[in-house]
Amino acid sequence: MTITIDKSDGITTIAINRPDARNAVNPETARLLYQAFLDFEADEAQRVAILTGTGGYFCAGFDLKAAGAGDATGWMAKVQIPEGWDNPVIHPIPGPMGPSRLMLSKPVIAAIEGPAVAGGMELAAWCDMRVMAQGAVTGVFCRRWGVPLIDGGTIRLPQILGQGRANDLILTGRGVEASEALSLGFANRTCPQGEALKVARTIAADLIRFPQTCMLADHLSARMTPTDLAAALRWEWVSFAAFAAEGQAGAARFASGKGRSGDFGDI
Ligand SMILES: CC(C)(COP(=O)([O-])OP(=O)(O)OC[C@H]1O[C@@H](n2cnc3c(N)ncnc32)[C@H](O)[C@@H]1OP(=O)(O)O)[C@@H](O)C(=O)NCCC(=O)NCCSC(=O)C[C@@H](O)C[N+](C)(C)C
Repeated sequence: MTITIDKSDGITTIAINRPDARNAVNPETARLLYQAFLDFEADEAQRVAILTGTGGYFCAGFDLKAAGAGDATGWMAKVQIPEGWDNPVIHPIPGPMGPSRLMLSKPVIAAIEGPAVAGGMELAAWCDMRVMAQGAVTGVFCRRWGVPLIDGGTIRLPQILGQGRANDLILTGRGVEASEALSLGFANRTCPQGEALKVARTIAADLIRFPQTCMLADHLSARMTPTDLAAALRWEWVSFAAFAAEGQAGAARFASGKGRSGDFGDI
């Protein structure tokens, strides 16, 4: 299985399990993650979820090798606006990274070791809180491949960081380590390397001790920002459909091993 699921003491821990690919998410993994979070939402015995990755990596984003495989007939070149988009509260299909279009009622905490980049950063931003271990890095690394953020990053990063800080990260695609992520407000907690899951579990256990109805109601209210999330998510997708060919070419470049050193001059 490309994900693992553990349920104990009301805490569901869902881990992406493709360490050889730095836990990049391929379409099958996206489906499994989406279903795992739907199951978590439906299971009344489960109160808090933790999203993490195995092997000391959170997630390297979308699987660029899967995306770049073949030619212009690859996954990204076939992007279309899904039917039923007008009501994305619980979208009928997974986002490319899995659960990014789900609005869960219960809290989700990201436990981040190693890279949480590109779509991995978007998954972390989808979570309600983020614990980053020393040595973890986040950033919009997909900038270099011409692959846009379409798992909520363009909406959630400004919400979490503020527009100016989000602009810096979205435009430059630079890497941000745990201590800077804490000062920017992306990380809620930092911890020594190897302890992100332990810290996330401690937070989760604390949340479970509270009366749940009130906590969940406040959690819901806190997400009611003036932003029209539905419109913003739709715009992300429309934009991606327009620029998918560039991302397809970038993914092929990644898969071929070119451009990893930071020289993007031939794009
Ligand atoms: C994560 C990373 C910093 C880790 O560095 P490392 O030095 O620890 O590891 P590595 O040697 O670079 O990679 C180890 C293995 O992991 C693979 N790998 C790493 N990232 C991958 C990826 N995203 N897809 C497929 N394989 C990936 C590498 O190809 C390699 O495979 P190999 O051993 O067979 O050569 C480095 O691998 C890296 O920069 N990876 C690329 C990250 C990146 O730019 N991701 C962008 C994905 S696009 C995206 O996620 C945006 C999203 O919204 C997209 N979409 C719209 C389609 C949903």
